Amino acid sequence: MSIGFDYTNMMASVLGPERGISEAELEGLRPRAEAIHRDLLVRREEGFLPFYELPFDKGPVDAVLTLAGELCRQFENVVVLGIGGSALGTLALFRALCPLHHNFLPRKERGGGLRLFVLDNVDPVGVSETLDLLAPAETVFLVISKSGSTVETMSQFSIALDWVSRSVGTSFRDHFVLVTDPVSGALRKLAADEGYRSCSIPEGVGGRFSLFTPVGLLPLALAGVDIRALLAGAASMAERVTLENFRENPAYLNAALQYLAYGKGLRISVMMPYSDRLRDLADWFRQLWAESLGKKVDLQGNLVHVGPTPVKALGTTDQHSQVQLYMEGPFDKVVTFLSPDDYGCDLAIPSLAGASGLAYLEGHTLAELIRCEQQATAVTLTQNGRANCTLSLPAVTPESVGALIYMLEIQTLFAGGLFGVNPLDQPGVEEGKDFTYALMGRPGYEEKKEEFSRAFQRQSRYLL
Ligand SMILES: O=P(O)(O)OC[C@H]1O[C@](O)(CO)[C@@H](O)[C@@H]1O
Repeated sequence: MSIGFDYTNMMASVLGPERGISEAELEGLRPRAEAIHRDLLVRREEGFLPFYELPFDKGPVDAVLTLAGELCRQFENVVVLGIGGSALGTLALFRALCPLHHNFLPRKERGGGLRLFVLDNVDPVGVSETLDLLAPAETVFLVISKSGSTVETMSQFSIALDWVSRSVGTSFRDHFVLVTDPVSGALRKLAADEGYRSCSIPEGVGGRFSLFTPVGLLPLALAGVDIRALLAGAASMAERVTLENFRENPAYLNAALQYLAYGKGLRISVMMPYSDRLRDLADWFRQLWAESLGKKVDLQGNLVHVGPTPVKALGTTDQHSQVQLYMEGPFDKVVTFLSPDDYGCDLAIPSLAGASGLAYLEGHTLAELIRCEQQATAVTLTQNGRANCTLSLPAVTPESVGALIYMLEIQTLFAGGLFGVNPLDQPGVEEGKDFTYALMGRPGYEEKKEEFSRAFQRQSRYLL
């Protein structure tokens, strides 16, 4: 499944030397690129980067499909309880691969799949409104957490347990599947002690790299997505993204371009799908890029405060919102368009009787219009000296999005090497979590609570 990558409008020959990237700059990265490649190979062989192998691991897929078959026979609705990497991939692919009205279709027209809901926030309105839509007896919850302790997910789990138990009584456990670490964490212990059904997230696969594990595969299979095709798409990309020559490897090359652009002050990385179906992929990528590359210290422990800021935009919608800034504002962005060659359906634009000056639209289609708008935006950005590139998919299918996701994961890993940071941790997120635990009264966090009070007082001096 070939993903196209047009990076012409990133290059100095088009943009000029100040913000464009020259051949010499790219070639100058070659020794580092080769060293990073060799390091990745070694770590992969030693088993430290298991997500590389996920598209080829048939065992977990068979287990997921068996469990999905069982659950589909028992339930009508599936609710994912999870956040970050435990939710964003599912949301992105549900939007990409199921019709917008999936949850409103009769079961047969959903290919036998369940209605799918994802609760990734703890806003009481969102949680209660979702539960109000559902009948407990017909609903299964997937509690997805690699750590098994994320406060948002655990709170949702408690609420859902109570909600289901009050309705179905002692059989409440049948309504939950716990997706978590194979050995450690509170959820794994609960699965063992209380006999909940469970699935494992392979060791060494962090949340934001876990879409091809039961984290994404189980909910998507339950919704009726062809997960074998998704993995086949990822597998088809695997050879390209492991080529040592970084000029032939789209993942390495895009990481290199983004890295060099960052060095020229283009520190904001906009992902702009021209496709409603691909719109939430930019949310998934935002976490991947932000948590992996946004770091205070490099691998040697030097203070670096590095990382491109990922931004989401949608074509054509954001042409009438953010694009003014992209065209005329600071020179600090790279725009990556996601563009399907084939939208899978089209609508002809009929004549608008009585409207003057609109006759030119007649005989054209919406697919033509959205394609023209993407090209027009790319050309105008370039004329204004703004870096942009396009990742194109033949069509939005399980195979093509599987390939794209795998490419972006490897791109992120390689970019970690270029930025000199560990792309697999997220220490900055933990600091805020500690204050939340302290405020919610978790034992052992008493000192943190005092620290919070002092800081909060200092920070609340200007109150209107
Ligand atoms: O799967 P878990 O452990 O609940 O974590 C959820 C999310 O929280 C983080 O650990 C921090 O935000 C993410 O990296 C992760 O995807």
